[in-house]
Amino acid sequence: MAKKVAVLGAGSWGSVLASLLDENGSDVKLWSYNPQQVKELNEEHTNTKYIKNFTFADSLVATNDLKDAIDGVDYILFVVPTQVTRSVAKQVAEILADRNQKVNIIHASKGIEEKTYLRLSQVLAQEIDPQNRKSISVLSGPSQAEDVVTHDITLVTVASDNAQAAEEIQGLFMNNYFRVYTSDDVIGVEIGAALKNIIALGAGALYGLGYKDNAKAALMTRGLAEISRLGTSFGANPLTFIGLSGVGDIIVTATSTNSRNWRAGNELGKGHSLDEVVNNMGMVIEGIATTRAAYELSKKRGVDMPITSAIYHVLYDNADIKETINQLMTREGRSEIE
Ligand SMILES: NC(=O)C1=CN([C@@H]2O[C@H](COP(=O)(O)OP(=O)(O)OC[C@H]3O[C@@H](n4cnc5c(N)ncnc54)[C@H](OP(=O)(O)O)[C@@H]3O)[C@@H](O)[C@H]2O)C=CC1
Ligand SMILES: O=C(CO)COP(=O)(O)O
Repeated sequence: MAKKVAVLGAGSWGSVLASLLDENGSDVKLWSYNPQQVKELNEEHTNTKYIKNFTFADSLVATNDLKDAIDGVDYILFVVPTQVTRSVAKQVAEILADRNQKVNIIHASKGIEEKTYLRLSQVLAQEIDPQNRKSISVLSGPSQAEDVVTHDITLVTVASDNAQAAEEIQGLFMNNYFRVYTSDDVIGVEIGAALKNIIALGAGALYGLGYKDNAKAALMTRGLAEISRLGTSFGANPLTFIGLSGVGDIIVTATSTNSRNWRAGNELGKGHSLDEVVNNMGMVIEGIATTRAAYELSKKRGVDMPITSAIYHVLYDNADIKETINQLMTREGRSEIE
């Protein structure tokens, strides 16, 4: 029997994942808090603000009603921006508790919550009562929505606290263009996914400033080194960072001109202000909030993260980008592997 899935968040990624699940034969409801967007999805079968030049199948149903969206579902997939995940989870938790409903929770968002410094599986675990959830999993990897919707070959990972749930979710999403691996390293997958956006901002900025391929490779490699330093300090498996949600996602996000984070960095590199960049994007740029969360976290935990720190000062202290790059380049020499 078809599995029932609620996809919460009808932006670029939520609508494309809902479309993929619908295509795979699941019974999908796509929830958006925006009634206009629900109307467009149900009547025109488009989502023009987020996914250009694409018509969704008639079978994909959108709803504005969260109670309706999660009624009787096997899975709830959260794909709203990181910083609003807790508020959506609170609403979901209340409905599930009232109905005594128990579901599998998945999220596909990439970020660290500001102020609490929590990963999203931790946020979801705090908000949704264990009596109402069977498992919490994260789906992540190099997967630009714009490429998935055109069926580009895409490989991702599902990491879970529950091996059986991970395998079920793998089966739910897999098809001939979307291949899913399982993992038990929730910490590593979530940290890799969240922090690669910081490196994508930096890569965009370097490009905007006119730096070339050597600079990009340097940033991506040393960026990954500091991400894995922070991740392993929390107990992540170091091998996760050379996998899809580590190096894989850095490659796509720090090189794709579709990436919102790369594009934001590029605009900053060209001299636009952060306010201008955010206002013009109209979609979430996760790396901005996550840079602050990761910077503060690195200070708290005593983990050396020079690139994150440099990008933090550019974003939040108005530091000059060229001068910041100069400071990074003239740091005392050190051994590559420490
Ligand atoms: N886009 C991609 O290719 C990929 C994105 N991701 C991750 O998925 C997550 C979502 O990204 P993406 O889809 O790109 O983001 P978008 O900006 O495209 O969409 C976000 C959606 O969330 C909605 N939203 C905003 N605030 C709230 C709220 N308080 N309650 C409910 N809904 C809200 C937005 O509505 P509105 O705009 O109307 O306010 C919009 O529909 C991010 O964490 C991102 O890193 C992961 C892999 C690929
Ligand atoms: O995470 C992504 C691809 O894996 C999407 O990144 P952006 O949000 O920068 O577009």
